[in-house]
Amino acid sequence: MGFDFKLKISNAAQLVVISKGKPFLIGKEMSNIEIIENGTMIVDEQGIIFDIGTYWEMEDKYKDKTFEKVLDCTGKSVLPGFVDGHTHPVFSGDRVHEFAMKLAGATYLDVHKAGGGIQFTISHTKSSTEDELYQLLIPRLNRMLKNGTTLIEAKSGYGLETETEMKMLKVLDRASKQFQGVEIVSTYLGGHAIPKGMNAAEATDDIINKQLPELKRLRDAGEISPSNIDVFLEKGFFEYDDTKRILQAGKDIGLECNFHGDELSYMKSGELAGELGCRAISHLEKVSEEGMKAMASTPTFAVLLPTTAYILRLECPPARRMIELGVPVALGSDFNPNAHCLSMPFVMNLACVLMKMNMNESLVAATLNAAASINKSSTHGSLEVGKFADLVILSANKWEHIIYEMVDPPISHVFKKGNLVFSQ
Ligand SMILES: N=CN[C@@H](CCC(=O)O)C(=O)O
Ligand SMILES: [Zn+2]
Repeated sequence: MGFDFKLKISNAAQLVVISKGKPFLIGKEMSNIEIIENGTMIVDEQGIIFDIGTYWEMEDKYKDKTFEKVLDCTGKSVLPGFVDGHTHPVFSGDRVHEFAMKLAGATYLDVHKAGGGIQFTISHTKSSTEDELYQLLIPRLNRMLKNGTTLIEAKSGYGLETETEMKMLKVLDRASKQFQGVEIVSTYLGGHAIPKGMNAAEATDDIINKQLPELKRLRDAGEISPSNIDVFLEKGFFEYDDTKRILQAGKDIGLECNFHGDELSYMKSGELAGELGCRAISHLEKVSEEGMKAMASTPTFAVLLPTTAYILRLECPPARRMIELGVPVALGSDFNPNAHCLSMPFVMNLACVLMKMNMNESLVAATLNAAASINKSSTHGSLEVGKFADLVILSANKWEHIIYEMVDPPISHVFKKGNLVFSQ
């Protein structure tokens, strides 16, 4: 027998809409999220939110309708699935030994100069097959899902040459097609570091003349589906002019610019983003006032990664000043072998405690704004009619418990496009 609707989420103590009709929020708007008390949501067969309102309104309006599944959410809170704006989830080999080195006082650059860090992960990732990398990726996605993440930005970047970079993008494409719970927007990061035996100019030429043409060929053949191009703009990695050339070449083939900048040194990232019209910059621990102003006017999203500052004991990016200036702020876990974090609730907690964001701002940054940072906020990031029913159900009558109970918040269910993908 057919049903009228796929799902009814019934009588949630708090149904956290975030905001209605806005692609992202800036400034004081980030502190004003919309919540429906005793809320009910109706989801259609395609997994799209069909209607949303108070329990009483919905009971009356849909009294004659049938639902494939009804979930009584009395005493619970319902939030949009979290969007992780920055991850490096495809790699093999861990770097737990480097964690010990860093605890003993080594900096990120010390480890990198000693041939560890990104180079260590590259050597392991190069020698793994596509299938091995896929088998490593799936449990990571499942761990993200248990923590409420339903959409991620995911980068290549542990190859630095055509074959391995494309292998990583193929792994992401396969996961996009075969793994149901976490949707993936992929990013090409051939400019993550300078490969051994090359200088920055040679590496830049290799990206522009070899890697990007192959990326385009595979994308046109439907074998990979990158949306963004990324570069690590940093001293000793790619500097301003090379970064600009790479980003421009990516833009020329239809990729959006979403890059790492101003992490360890001030590199004029915000200024570059303004010049090129970039969608997002991640990190920004060392951003300048001019850079932030340029980002506010483009606008360019600031994807802030509190796990990096925490793990490397860096100064945090100036989140408060960004919000004050109207820069759209998003959050990411930065999941990678340096910052091994798969939990957006923990990221939101760090954003509050270390970067002085309030809980509403952190939630907006981890949902609607993170979705907008990867051009997905017309379909993801808030609980609005017409968007996908990507939902986190929390066994608490106030949504803030997702941040307050940082390491193990009481997530009871996660839905992706109206399908139950996790429960406990
Ligand atoms: N900073 C550059 N890239 C990553 C770290 C990658 C790695 O250390 O493997 C980041 O975003 O933190
Ligand atoms: Zn990164």
